[in-house]
Amino acid sequence: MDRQTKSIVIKDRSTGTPYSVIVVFIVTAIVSMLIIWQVESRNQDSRRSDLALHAHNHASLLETLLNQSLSANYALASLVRAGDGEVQHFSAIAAKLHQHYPIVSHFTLSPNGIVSEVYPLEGNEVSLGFNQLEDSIQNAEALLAKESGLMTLAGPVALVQGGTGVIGRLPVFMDHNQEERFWGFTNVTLRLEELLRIANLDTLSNQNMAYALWKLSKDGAPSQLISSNSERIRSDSVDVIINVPNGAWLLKVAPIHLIFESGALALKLLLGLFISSLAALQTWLIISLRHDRAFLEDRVTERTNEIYQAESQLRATLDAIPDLLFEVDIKGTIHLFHSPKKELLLAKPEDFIGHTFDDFLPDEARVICYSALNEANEKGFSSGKCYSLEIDNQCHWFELSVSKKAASPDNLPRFILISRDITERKTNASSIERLAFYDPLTGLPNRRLLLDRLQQALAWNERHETKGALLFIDLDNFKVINDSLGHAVGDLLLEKVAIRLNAAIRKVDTAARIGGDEFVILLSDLPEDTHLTALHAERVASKIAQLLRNPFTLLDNEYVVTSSIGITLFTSGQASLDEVLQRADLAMYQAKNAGKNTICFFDPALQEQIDHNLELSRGLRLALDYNQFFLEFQPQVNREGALVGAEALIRWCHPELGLIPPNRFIPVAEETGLIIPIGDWVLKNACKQLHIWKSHSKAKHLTLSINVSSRQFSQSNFVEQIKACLNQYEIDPKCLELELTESMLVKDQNDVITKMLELSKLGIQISLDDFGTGYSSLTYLKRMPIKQLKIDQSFVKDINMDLDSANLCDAIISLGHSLSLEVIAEGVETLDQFEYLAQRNCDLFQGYYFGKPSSADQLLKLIF
Ligand SMILES: Nc1nc2c(ncn2[C@@H]2O[C@@H]3COP(=O)(O)O[C@H]4[C@@H](O)[C@H](n5cnc6c(=O)[nH]c(N)nc65)O[C@@H]4COP(=O)(O)O[C@H]3[C@H]2O)c(=O)[nH]1
Repeated sequence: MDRQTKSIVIKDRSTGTPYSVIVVFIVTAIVSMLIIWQVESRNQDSRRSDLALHAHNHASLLETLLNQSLSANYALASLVRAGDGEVQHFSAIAAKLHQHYPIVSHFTLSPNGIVSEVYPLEGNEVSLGFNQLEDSIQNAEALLAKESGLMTLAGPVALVQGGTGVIGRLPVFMDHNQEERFWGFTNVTLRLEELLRIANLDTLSNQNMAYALWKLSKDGAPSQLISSNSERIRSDSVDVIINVPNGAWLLKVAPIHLIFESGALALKLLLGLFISSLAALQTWLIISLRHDRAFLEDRVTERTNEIYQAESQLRATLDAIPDLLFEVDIKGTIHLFHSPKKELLLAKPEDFIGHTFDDFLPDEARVICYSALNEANEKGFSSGKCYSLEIDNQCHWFELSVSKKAASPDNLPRFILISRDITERKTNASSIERLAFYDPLTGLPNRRLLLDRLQQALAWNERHETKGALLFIDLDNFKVINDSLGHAVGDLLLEKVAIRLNAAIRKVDTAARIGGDEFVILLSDLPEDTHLTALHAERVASKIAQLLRNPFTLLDNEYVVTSSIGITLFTSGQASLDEVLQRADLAMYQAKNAGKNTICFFDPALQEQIDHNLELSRGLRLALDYNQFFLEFQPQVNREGALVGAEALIRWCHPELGLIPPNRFIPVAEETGLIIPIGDWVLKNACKQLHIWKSHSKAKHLTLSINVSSRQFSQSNFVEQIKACLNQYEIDPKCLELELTESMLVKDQNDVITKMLELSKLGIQISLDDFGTGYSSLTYLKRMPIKQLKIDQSFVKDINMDLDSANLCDAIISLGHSLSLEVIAEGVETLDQFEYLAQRNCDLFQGYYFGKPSSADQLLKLIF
């Protein structure tokens, strides 16, 4: 049958079994009964003929005994006739007769029916004179004999001399004048007991036979029971008529009804039933066995089919697996093999079986295969081990998966080894790796790989107590070349730079491109001595600078490229990866600041500042939560010296570092974004202060200006925040001034102007802080709703010494006034400065001359 189409037909053989068993039981029971019946019939017949034989034998014996014994009457009758009625010497003759008839009890002569002679006399004396014709018991049979003239058997009767006997009575007739005249009787008497004894009737009992000896009446009916060995004779008796003189006896012989006979029949019936049951059982067993056999056949078919299915499934699965599959033992001997890709084989498939890896694989691959086998032998499974093979001049990569097969303890362990061709994956992985870790333009490691190598270098330093150096290289005039000659040429230059960098370093070092024209060289495994390390790093940097200075030929022209190189040395545990990179970067900027084409080592002072900033940023995060900020207020006065307002200046009281000036922490807050919550805090506290002043009649006119950082101002909801604060503290918007710096106005002017217009609509005043230090432009001054210009204190400081500063202050005041803006000078420390500015019509003044930043209470003392 076809494997695919093979199906199982399992017949239902469960029905029919009980019927067959019942039929077999019934048929067997019937046959058994018939056999028993037949056997019983035969037994019956045989017993019956046996009975008949016994009955006839005993009847015949009785008849013979009687006839023979009673025939003695004829002898006696002859004697009577011969003696003409007289018998001489009767006793002697009778004695002689007795010898011939030993079973006769006694002989009697009864002339006219009266006993006159008896032999033997002894014991029978009493019978003498007994009249047979007149005895009421015997007279009927005596008369019968007389009248019939035939010998007649009388009895059994009770004899007068005692006991029971039968009497053969022969009537004797004498010729008298030619006339027959009755003389009397000759009698032969037999003791019944003796007769029966000799007739052996008792032996029937031994034959399990019952008998009954009856005397029959004239009409043939039993009239007197003579003898019997059983109370009841069965109706199926064998009856034999015994002809006795002038009468008949009947001998009935029947089997004695024995219990065991019916028991035997019942036993036979039971045996029949038992045999029937056995036959039925056998039938059931045969049917069951057949059924079981058929069931087993079905199961075998079913299992075979399943095995076929599983096998074809396995075969299809194996065919679908594009891998090489081997079954091998621990010695590498190949026992089974499967491969849909014949092109990946190092030998013909048939050559694999029975051979080991040693016969096909090169050393390296073989070692890996055995190591995978050993691993699988120990752990049950091995995966991920890879090896490569040269097939048709191409390098192919294979990955091994090995699993240990369950085996009996006597056998060597076997393994399923799958070898997967991962060449494509390897190629893809390496291109992905290239993309992920290498700069596509120059082929140099990118920033990620550099950091990885730096990490390894730090670890190496820690283990081997060595040092490393990082060189940050920036091409000084790359931008000019790129912009003037185009990006393609710029790219070409970068590629050539990369080649020269690689040429300048050892194999253990790394040259990376981390962006634009920025390259980094990682020098690892340098001596522990800092001086020597610095010397080596400086030498490499000089070599690189020199190599780069050699002209590059780009578009047939030669270009000289200079570079700024920053160097930092590192050991393990001192700094993080980013920090090391940052230090080299800083050093590079130092080199740039030093006039380019220079090599600079990282300045620890710079780093200290960075570290300090870092610490400040950590502290700033906690400062708000721990309420470490407070505001001071610096007075602002008019030309008359009257207090018109104040500038709110934030103060940070650090628990360990003490009072930290805003110039130190505000830039850090701006850089970290913390300026937003801090600015919010300042706004709220300034508004709170204005709210307090509102209740003082002499202070309610005071304005309060606050510094707003660029980041704070560029928040999309900045205006809403101001509005909410005004509402919350119910203050006059005119009293609140926002100080913005010039630099804030340059970026995203539309957004700045929109916000400024919204704020001025609210009534908020805007002041331009540090005016004169930035890119002041008349255009935006005109377009923006600014109320005030604040002259930067650096100009005020030198106003009396430096003409330029004085001129600048003059110009700012004139400009402000020409634009109808209020002008305020900050940093006024002396009377001369105040007078100069006042003469120039500066409107307001702020500076130590009028008061240093102080608490709100201190400030109000200036009024009261
Ligand atoms: N030598 C001298 N200095 C004078 C004189 N008069 C005023 N000053 C100082 O000049 C600075 C004026 O503030 P700024 O220009 O806005 O410059 C501020 C401002 O840019 C920033 N700042 C202060 N508070 C805040 C604030 O709440 N928010 C923001 N964003 N920045 C603030 O920190 C800067 C420095 O603030 P401060 O250290 O408080 O220094 C204040 C003030 O104490 C004087 O006669 N002589």
